Amino acid sequence: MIEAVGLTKRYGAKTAVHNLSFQVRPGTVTGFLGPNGSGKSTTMRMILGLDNPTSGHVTIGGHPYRKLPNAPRQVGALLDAKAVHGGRSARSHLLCLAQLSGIPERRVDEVLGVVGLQDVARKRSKGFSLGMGQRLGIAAALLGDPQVLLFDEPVNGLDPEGILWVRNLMKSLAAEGRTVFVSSHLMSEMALTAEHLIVIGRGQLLADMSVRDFIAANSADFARARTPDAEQREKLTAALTEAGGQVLPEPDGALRVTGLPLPRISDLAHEADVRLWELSPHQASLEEAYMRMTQAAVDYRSTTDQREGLMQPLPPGVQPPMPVPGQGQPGWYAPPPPQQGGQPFAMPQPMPQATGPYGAPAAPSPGNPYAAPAPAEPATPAPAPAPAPADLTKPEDAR
Ligand SMILES: Nc1ncnc2c1ncn2[C@@H]1O[C@H](COP(=O)(O)OP(=O)(O)OP(=O)(O)O)[C@@H](O)[C@H]1O
Repeated sequence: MIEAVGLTKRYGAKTAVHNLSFQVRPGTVTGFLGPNGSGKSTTMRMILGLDNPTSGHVTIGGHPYRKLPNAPRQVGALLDAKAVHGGRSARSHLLCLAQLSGIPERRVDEVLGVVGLQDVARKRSKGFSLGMGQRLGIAAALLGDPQVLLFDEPVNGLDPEGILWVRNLMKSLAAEGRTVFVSSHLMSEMALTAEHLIVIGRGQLLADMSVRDFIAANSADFARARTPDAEQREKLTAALTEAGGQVLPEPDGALRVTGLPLPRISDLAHEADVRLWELSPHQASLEEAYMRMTQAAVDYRSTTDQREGLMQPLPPGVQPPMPVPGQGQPGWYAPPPPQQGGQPFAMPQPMPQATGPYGAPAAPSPGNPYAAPAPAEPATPAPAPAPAPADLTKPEDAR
């Protein structure tokens, strides 16, 4: 188990981590989430004894990392996959690490096989792609067959097959009773991999709970109800409100209902003699819940690209190049195409389900998703159709 108590790290005037206390338990994958610059890597470095806390402490199995006997056999970590001597082959890099920790040479070949690098084992790592480097970093973490594993952004640069492999690897390591602590910005991946979450923002703890509870606590699931016309919509709104539900209009004319379970909405519609054209559950995703929780703790926000001064006025009489269907304007990026044959209204997004050999869903939805009160503002408005391609032949101020 990893245990942090009052962990604080300051770099001069900058407080990277502030009074952080949490436990990472064995037997489950614990996700470590937070916006850019929130202090995840700093925390991981302190866990591994690479940085000293300004105050507080963190232990692994009751000991600070530096006091663990033969730490590399007990703790494996992927922090920075690029921290490899590029002139060395993958095999000799791992062999050096193994020799330093008294790990037998055959283990090097074992882990090279586990991460799928056996065919390039003797190639210099400086020629490795981002994904190959990640695999080498994971191999190094696995080398000592440790009980505690830390992975900072392990799927960074991996292809879909690699991402699935990492997901299954994390889950199988946890299923063997190991402590697995993994940071990622890929929420959909975290929803499939982690059971428990530690979320930080600006160096402080925002949440320490199961993925299921996190989604339930930070999002409002709702039902969408759709009637054939405005008259029936009004009747339904009145019936649902009288029964204690909260009803908000959706941009497409449907109703967003919270506070009532689906069967009750159906019964109330029936009693009010209202025909339903749609009655569907909308279950929040981990991403939605995460965005909601961390929106106040984001340091780096993008602004709209105005492209000011970049559009060259065409000489008189010159026609602009014609957009190519499906490719957008020549010489410019292609905006997403409008939805083809689109749905007249937004369909609910189901929770992602794990598939493959470890197919159990990691984050089942909460029991009664409609019992939560209506949010002051909708968590996420119903997705609008993708924008039509901008007409780049017009001057900017006409768009
Ligand atoms: N060695 C250092 N010296 C000064 N400031 C640092 C140092 N290391 C980290 N910081 C600062 O501490 C804060 C937390 O950084 P950290 O890398 O831990 O965040 P992070 O959550 O891992 O970010 P990301 O998701 O972008 O990887 C940032 O503001 C960063 O600039």
